[in-house]
Amino acid sequence: MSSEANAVWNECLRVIEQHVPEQSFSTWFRPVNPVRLEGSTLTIQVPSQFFYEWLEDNYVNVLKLAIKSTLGPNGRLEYAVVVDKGNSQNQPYVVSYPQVGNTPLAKKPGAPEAKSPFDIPSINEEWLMQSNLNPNYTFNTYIEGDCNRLARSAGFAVATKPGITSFNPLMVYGGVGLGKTHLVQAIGNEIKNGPEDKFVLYVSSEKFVNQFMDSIKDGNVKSFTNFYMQVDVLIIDDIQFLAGKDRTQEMFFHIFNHLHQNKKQIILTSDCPPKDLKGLEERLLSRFKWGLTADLQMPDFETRVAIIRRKMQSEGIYIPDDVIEYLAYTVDTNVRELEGVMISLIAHASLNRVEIDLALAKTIMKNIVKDIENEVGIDFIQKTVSDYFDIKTEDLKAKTRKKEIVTARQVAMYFSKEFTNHSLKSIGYHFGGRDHSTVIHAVQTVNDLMETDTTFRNAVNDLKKKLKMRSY
Ligand SMILES: Nc1ncnc2c1ncn2[C@@H]1O[C@H](COP(=O)(O)OP(=O)(O)OP(=O)(O)O)[C@@H](O)[C@H]1O
Repeated sequence: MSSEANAVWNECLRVIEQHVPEQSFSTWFRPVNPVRLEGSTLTIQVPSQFFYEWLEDNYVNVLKLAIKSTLGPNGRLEYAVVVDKGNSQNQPYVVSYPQVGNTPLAKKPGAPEAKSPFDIPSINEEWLMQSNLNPNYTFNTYIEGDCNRLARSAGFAVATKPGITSFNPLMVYGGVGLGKTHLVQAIGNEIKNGPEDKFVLYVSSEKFVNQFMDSIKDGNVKSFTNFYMQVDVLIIDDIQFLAGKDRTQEMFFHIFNHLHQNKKQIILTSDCPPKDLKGLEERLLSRFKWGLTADLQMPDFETRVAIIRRKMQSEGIYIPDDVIEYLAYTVDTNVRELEGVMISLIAHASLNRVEIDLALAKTIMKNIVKDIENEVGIDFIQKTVSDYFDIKTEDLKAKTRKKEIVTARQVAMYFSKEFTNHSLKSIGYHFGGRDHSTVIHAVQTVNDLMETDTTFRNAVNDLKKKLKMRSY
């Protein structure tokens, strides 16, 4: 590896890091090795053909940005793909240097023509430089469920008639990673690609604050304000970040009034409802309530399944149904975490050239999901309880209704509820796909028996001690 290539790639990584979530950054950019620099062409080595395609499909714009800001407007990027000698997993890898652009790489069936990052159409250049909208965030890719129905349909109404519905401002709030950015950018993309020529601008509050601070430092606050007052659709993400920033809030107040009076659309996101936003001026908060406030919840199981299916379909990757269901049952925190697990699973399968199956999914989950790693897990509870009652662990998941097995199963469900963060649905799933109402019934029965049956109570307390001694 040349030290020049290394220095250029490190510079690129610094740019990329600012635009890509941490987990995706370490999954997709850390394994890349810079190979050589010839003129303004940097060659990077990637672990597989799939890896190359993934980078091209998902990170082409950010790669382009990184290369251009490091090597200038004539900068180019070429890939070298590590190939598997003899197609055997035990053989060492050898490196070949197919030049993207000169010798196109074979593509996966149905995949779009592979392109160098520098051949992309100018529309993408535009979103990076101007609207800041990610073209992948559309209504089409945003799965609908009970969790987001109101916000999604309000968003769609706004996208159809920006500025003239009563949903102005539209404020979308919800916990981390539940799809706020995706939804508001989908609105932005819909308007931008619509028949009218609207200037849509997406900006994070953080960026808005920094731009404002810079404009004060450089003495051009007027051009800052003029710029924002020209926008037709202003989308500001994570508005809670304005808390305590009094001067920025004052400036935003004027911009808000100007846009609203001129029937321009304002779209905001926040991590909590307006009433809970601390450190924001009352006059701003009251304006946020003028339009519509809609919340996003964690998608339910069926919606999570649909999100995974859509994501995998769009990547042209097949995952068996039992793996999809396992992921959807187990990751019930937020959609970003769900996507993180999917990405790790795909990357792992690709790097090690193995099929995606339930066993692989379980291994990946162990490394990622905190409560499985740090606390007593359902597997461990099942093993401990079945040993205690001297039955087979599989019986806990089986259909059998023998009394001693039913009791052991109920006790194991009771502890799964007490010791893990799994939802009732997820617990039911780990016990042979039972319903969440079965888990509620089990917990109730164990509580009742503990009150009336001393032997049973002693057994449960005994088991509790064993489980508490365990630390993963
Ligand atoms: N309903 C959905 N359908 C498809 N993808 C979704 C959905 N909800 C969320 N996602 C995906 O989950 C990921 C996280 O979403 P997003 O970044 O929009 O969340 P957020 O609420 O803005 O998070 P933060 O609070 O960190 O800003 C994105 O990749 C997004 O595409």
